[in-house]
Amino acid sequence: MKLLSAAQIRELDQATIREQRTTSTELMERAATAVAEWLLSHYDPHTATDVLLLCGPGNNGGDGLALARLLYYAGYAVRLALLPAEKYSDDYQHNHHVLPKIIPVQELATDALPDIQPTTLVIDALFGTGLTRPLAGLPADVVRHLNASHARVVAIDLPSGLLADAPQPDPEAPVVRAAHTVSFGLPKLAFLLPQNAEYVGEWHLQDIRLSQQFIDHADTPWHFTRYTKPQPDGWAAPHTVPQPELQLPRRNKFAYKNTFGHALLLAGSRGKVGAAVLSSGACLRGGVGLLTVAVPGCGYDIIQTTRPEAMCLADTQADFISELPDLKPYQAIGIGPGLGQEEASRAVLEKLLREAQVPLVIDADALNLLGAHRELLDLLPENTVLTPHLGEFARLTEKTKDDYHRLDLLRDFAQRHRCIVVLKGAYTATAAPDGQVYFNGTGNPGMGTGGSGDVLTGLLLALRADQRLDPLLATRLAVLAHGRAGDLAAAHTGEAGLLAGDLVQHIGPALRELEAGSLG
Ligand SMILES: NC(=O)C1=CN([C@@H]2O[C@H](COP(=O)(O)OP(=O)(O)OC[C@H]3O[C@@H](n4cnc5c(N)ncnc54)[C@H](O)[C@@H]3O)[C@@H](O)[C@H]2O)[C@@H](O)CC1
Ligand SMILES: Nc1ncnc2c1ncn2[C@@H]1O[C@H](COP(=O)(O)OP(=O)(O)O)[C@@H](O)[C@H]1O
Ligand SMILES: [K+]
Repeated sequence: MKLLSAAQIRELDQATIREQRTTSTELMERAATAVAEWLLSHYDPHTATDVLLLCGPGNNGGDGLALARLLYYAGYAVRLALLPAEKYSDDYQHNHHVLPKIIPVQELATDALPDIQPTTLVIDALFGTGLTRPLAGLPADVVRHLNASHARVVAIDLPSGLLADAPQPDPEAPVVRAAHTVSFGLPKLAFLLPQNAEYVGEWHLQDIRLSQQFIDHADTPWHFTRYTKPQPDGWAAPHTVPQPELQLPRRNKFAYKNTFGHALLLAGSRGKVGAAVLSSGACLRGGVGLLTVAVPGCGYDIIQTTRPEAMCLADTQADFISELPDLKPYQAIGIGPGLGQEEASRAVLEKLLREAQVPLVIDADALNLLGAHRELLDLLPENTVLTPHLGEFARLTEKTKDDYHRLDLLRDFAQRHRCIVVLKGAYTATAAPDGQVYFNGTGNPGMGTGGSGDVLTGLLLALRADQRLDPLLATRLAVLAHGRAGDLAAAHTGEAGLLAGDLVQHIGPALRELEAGSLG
């Protein structure tokens, strides 16, 4: 699904109103109803006995006023605190007018800030996508007062003070720290960046039937890969459950191992042969037709013992890789996990970049070697997949000012080198050579454990060897399935107990969920 800018979201609202022959007031009612439904399913009116709605002068505040009315009718004890302004939006005024008179209303002032107890449930409806400048004066005082209260905060659409699609111009200006942000239709870029996590909290999307036609035609480089578990829960009819946005084609009955390719993995050095074991396991579980693993001499027995399904080539050097095998048999080649950064291994990488005629996957120490020898970047064949984490990416580019700047560098790098860059982390961002960026939502913090990245490399290698998939689909599928394997594994081990090896065990079930027409 697409991520739109604040300006596009405003146009989307207008397009929805035109297309559905509705009114902005009706759309606001939908939005407020959607937030009320979310609140009803998360906070019981019997226990949330003090609900304070903070409202600004625009449509975000209008949402808050409409929500106050709906919550009052649903049995919540609500009170309102309103920001005074010279001008209020039309729909704000409408919802102010129809507010039940019994709801207590306070006008906010610097010397009349509302009472907020840690037990108060605060709804932040001060500002949404219409924020034009950093908070200062009274709004800033209100937000500081709120943040100091340690109350639970649910932000409508966007935590107030945060921009939907750009960094904060004034880092000193306050931003609401929400526990939850309930937004409409599409996620916002701001939700996906680590620097905003402390403000956004957990985010949730409520469908308010915004114009799909407008969304389909909107121009944006940012995308979020929606993932819906295909298996219906309970008694839901299978056809009512949406299919995943990305699908792995089913295996043809007469498919042969050539269809799924022969992959070569160059990995491991003394003390890091485990990386080769993990990566090769992931490649095998990823469905590769054949796998050959090239390791230093010290890794031969290990691979032959732990991965009997793979073939193994032992380097003449005992401790690191110094030789590039004959590349003819292979349909895809991966290099990097546990490789080390010996000069001989750098020379192997260079030779590989010069000679390879098939898809490449480059990770870990191979990325560090590219960072240390940037002239090698010019040799990257088109559609090579690079999988840096933040540290490895920093070595490939320049120091980043913030997460938005890093995204700019990411797009620029992928476009300049005509390659696919998978920037790993929570919401892994995959940049394509055309500058489009796809964020991934599967995965969990339990995956922040040694070897998780090696597993991704192996899985990616398998899907790049699969002759049925184009480079971008293979990469996005691998990232999605890797995170999904992490989620399936964590359901058994918990996040703290998750090991990279557990990811390997769950790749099969994760891929099965992604198979076209699958019900899991
Ligand atoms: N019909 C629609 O357009 C819909 C809008 N919706 C809501 O409307 C919001 C957007 O509404 P608006 O465009 O009115 O914008 P906002 O309500 O986010 O804020 C705009 C108001 O705040 C003022 N303002 C902006 N920055 C300020 C600052 N730093 N300090 C003080 N005042 C500041 C502006 O002058 C304006 O009065 C969305 O986030 C969403 O919550 C939803 O109701 C869905 C439908
Ligand atoms: N909080 C998180 N949420 C989702 N995925 C995560 C999270 N933390 C780490 N991961 C994933 O785990 C993997 C870690 O890779 P990497 O840092 O290269 O580990 P290693 O070098 O130990 O193999 C990446 O695919 C990353 O996206
Ligand atoms: K808000």
